[in-house]
Amino acid sequence: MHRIALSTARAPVAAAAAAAYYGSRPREAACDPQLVPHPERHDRRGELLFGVPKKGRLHEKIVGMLKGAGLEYKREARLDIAHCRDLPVSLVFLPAADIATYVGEGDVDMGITGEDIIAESEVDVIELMRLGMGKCRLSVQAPAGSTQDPRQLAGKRVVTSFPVLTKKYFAGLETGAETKVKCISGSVEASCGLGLADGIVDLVETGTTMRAAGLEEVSVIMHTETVLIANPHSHHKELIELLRKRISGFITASRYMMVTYNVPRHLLHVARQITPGKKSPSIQPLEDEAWVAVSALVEKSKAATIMDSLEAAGATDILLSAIHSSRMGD
Ligand SMILES: Nc1ncnc2c1ncn2[C@@H]1O[C@H](COP(=O)(O)OP(=O)(O)OP(=O)(O)O)[C@@H](O)[C@H]1O
Ligand SMILES: O=P(O)(O)OC[C@H]1O[C@H](OP(=O)(O)OP(=O)(O)O)[C@H](O)[C@@H]1O
Repeated sequence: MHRIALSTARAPVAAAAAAAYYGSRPREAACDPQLVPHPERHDRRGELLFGVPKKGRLHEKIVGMLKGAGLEYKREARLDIAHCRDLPVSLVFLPAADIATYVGEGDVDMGITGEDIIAESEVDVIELMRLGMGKCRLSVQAPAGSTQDPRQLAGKRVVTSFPVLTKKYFAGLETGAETKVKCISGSVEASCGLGLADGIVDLVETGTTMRAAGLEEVSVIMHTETVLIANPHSHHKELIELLRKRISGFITASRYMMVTYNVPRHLLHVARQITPGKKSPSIQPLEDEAWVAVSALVEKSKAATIMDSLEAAGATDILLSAIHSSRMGD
């Protein structure tokens, strides 16, 4: 567990949650002064609020992951909140860039977002787990051939969607004038070509966007990945831990597959070396005493090679199956 920066108050996400809640009730109920949404409403219902990116590159993967972790919910069209069926959890669909702020300073108990956004938002959240997706880096970029030294951009015009991190980075390089950092919301890579910037700070994964815009990487500010975060002031510590374990179980399961095969007993020592399993393989005797059945976890990325090796070692009836979830420990 890793703690990031500092925090304070609670913000009214619960109002949105409550609005959605009353939206599904008769109109009179929504107008009843006794039932006017207020920040405590959600606490009273006792539900954990879980912030999920509402669109963009992280959305589909995260929704798939939450379903794989057993969070069953139905999201009504146009509603940004969905109540889970079997757990006192509501998913709140928010812009990825705002989730860290809601978790650090609002009523949202947990969330999923990038480490870049957490750093930019300067909030106090608990990083529970890396999710192995959204891996990229935040880099200083400049028109190809113009400079290889970020100090040459200090004091000049730099455009970005990460003004806090950009200002901090260039503040450490400035010897004279302050860098003129301008914030725009997207397509930052266009800003040098359109005469707005001398350099930019933007995310790079494959480098395709950067190169297509005629830019090159000058320096890396930070590496980032998508993470599961929690509000340090949440009252739902046990539920947070339950969800963390479920998500961790799903992620581990998605990295492994189960291989089962039969092998002559006298060749078992060879097969065991090929499939040592996570702790050890499970071995069952067969009717024919000369044979045993083996099952073992294998990494998905190595499964095909392992099957080739097992066959070459004399194993037969080799089957590979997917694992949908797990509790294996971290
Ligand atoms: N090219 C990329 N490769 C990997 N991860 C990325 C990439 N671009 C962005 N991310 C991660 O996804 C997060 C959200 O990205 P971003 O704010 O660009 O949203 P988006 O998915 O493009 O949707 P939107 O349409 O709202 O801009 C980033 O903060 C970063 O952590
Ligand atoms: O190195 P690459 O693989 O090309 O990825 C990097 C691009 O991905 C992100 O943009 P996105 O596609 O989210 O669009 P945006 O510029 O509108 O945010 C990021 O802002 C870069 O522009």
